[in-house]
Amino acid sequence: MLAITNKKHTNGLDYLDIETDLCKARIFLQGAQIDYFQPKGKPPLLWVSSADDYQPGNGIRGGIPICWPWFGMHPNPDFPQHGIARTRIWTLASIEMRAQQLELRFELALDEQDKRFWPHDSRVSVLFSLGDSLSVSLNNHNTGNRPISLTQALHSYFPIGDIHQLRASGFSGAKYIEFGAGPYPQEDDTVTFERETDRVYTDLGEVQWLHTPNGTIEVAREHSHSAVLWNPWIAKSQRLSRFNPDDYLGMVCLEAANVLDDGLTLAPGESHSLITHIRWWESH
Ligand SMILES: O=P(O)(O)OC[C@H]1O[C@@H](O)[C@H](O)[C@@H](O)[C@@H]1O
Repeated sequence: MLAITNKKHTNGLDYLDIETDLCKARIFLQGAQIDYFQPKGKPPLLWVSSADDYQPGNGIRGGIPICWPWFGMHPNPDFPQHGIARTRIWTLASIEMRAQQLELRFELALDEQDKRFWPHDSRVSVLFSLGDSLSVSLNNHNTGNRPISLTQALHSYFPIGDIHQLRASGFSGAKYIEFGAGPYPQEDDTVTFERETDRVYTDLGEVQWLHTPNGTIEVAREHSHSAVLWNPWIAKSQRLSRFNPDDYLGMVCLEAANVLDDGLTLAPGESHSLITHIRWWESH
């Protein structure tokens, strides 16, 4: 089966409700933000805060916000954190079925206002590939005649059941910066959570795993040596917008990125795709 329905949230945001033989998904045009993905017969793979009321103009607190064309704070303090893409309306450009994977491509056309933030000749698009796993590819192409530099992330929120029982693995050999300090070498392969965690990893291997009480989520990356691992813990949860004070107990963000020395510089005519693959891991 294949059903793709255009719907409007009560607060006005347009989204696509999607069902295939292999999964159910929901993608908002604002931010090209997927906030729901569930392979059939398995639990959902993305987390969203019940405090989010899906207001136009705000990124949704969950799913996969797209941070582009910068990650984190911009040197100009008047520019929004994590770039502009997550609050802009994207256009659905194509729908294709390949084998049993449904592919949906969205494009972002920047207007004159946006050019204040990003005065470059470039094209950005995102391709979702939906099957019994989820792949997201954020594609940049330099259409101008000067090099352009950017940072970006697929800011994925995962449902992890209980932060006190979560073990995140696949981190050995990397290094990280946290709260402006570091880089620290990551000696253990596994990370556990006992406090606010906000690490920007570099030199990171291609696959990490989130071992939760409900199963293991595998998060793989292509064309990326960096990722962000984030849980706001108690105090920051109380300050965060569209977030319940105890939400930190049930989520973690593991974000495929191109940041720090893994940031991009694209020569004229050059393209790049940041890709993440997300699935419930099954041992064979
Ligand atoms: O509240 P925002 O802008 O969605 O950001 C959420 C978090 O995003 C993470 O990626 C950052 O590392 C955190 O420092 C930040 O708090």
